[in-house]
Amino acid sequence: MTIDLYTLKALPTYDNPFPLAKSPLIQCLTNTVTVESVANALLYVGAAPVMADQADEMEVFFNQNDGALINIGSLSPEKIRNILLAARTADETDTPFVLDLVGVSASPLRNDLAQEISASTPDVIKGNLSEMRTFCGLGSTGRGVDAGADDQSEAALVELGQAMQEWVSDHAGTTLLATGPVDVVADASGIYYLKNGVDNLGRFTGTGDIVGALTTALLGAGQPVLDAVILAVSYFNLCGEKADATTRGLADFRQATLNNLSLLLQDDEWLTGIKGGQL
Ligand SMILES: Nc1ncnc2c1ncn2[C@@H]1O[C@H](COP(=O)(O)OP(=O)(O)O)[C@@H](O)[C@H]1O
Ligand SMILES: Cc1ncsc1CCOP(=O)(O)O
Ligand SMILES: [Mg+2]
Repeated sequence: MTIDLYTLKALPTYDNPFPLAKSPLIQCLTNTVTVESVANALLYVGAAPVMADQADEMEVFFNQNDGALINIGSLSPEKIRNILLAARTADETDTPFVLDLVGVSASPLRNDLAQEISASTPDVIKGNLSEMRTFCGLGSTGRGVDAGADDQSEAALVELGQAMQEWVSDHAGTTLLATGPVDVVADASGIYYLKNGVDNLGRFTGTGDIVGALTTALLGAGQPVLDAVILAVSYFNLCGEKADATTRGLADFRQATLNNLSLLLQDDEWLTGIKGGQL
């Protein structure tokens, strides 16, 4: 089986989700490395971030938020307790929420935590290709928070798509997203491969975290889950494609990618650039 564009069924055509139907308030329990990038990315696309992870404030923020992002990139015993409380609160209050599996390939503690959070039925669980392999019980070559090269081969992508589909068939209510040179999405309707983006998006920190944040923003604005995932990944990757064409050097590339977050959405034209399809 190959997964080139010619063997994939076309994606539906989407309406521009921007400007967001409301300015969704996104509560983030996220890592200390990319917290500022995540907050600004949300602002650039018209959402409102609030970084709030205290147990004592959980109820008050869940009474206000439109969606929650749980990113396990930096942990402490207290943070773990608060993350589990947030996941349970999201489940009990029917709040859209996204789990980002940062580092699960490197640390069994993180993988155990992710499995426990998954019992609270996140709308979306996302990670890079290696993290998603670990989460689904496949071997992985991930190192630290990065994906391994072997996990990006065509055979590995096909294997991962099947494992993700099996996982979602046992876990109604959760859609899975694995990001990388090719992104893999699985929900009850099938397996999707997305093909936008450029290599440099794997070379600055926070790109995966931003995709998690954008997905939460689109969910918070009322997009159906599968559409939110496909639109968030494709939009971010198109911002990167445009940046790559005009910059040299990773700091400039990062700046231009983030800058495009507030620019590309102004014209419906960006939707015509989405590449990918359903298997
Ligand atoms: N080599 C690549 N080619 C195209 N897009 C990429 C590439 N590497 C990463 N991306 C894109 O960058 C974003 C972050 O993905 P990834 O680097 O896998 O996440 P993480 O930062 O969590 O490791 C995703 O939207 C993904 O599609
Ligand atoms: C480097 C690092 N270490 C712990 S969290 C983090 C950021 C990970 O960001 P991303 O998953 O978007 O690469
Ligand atoms: Mg990541």
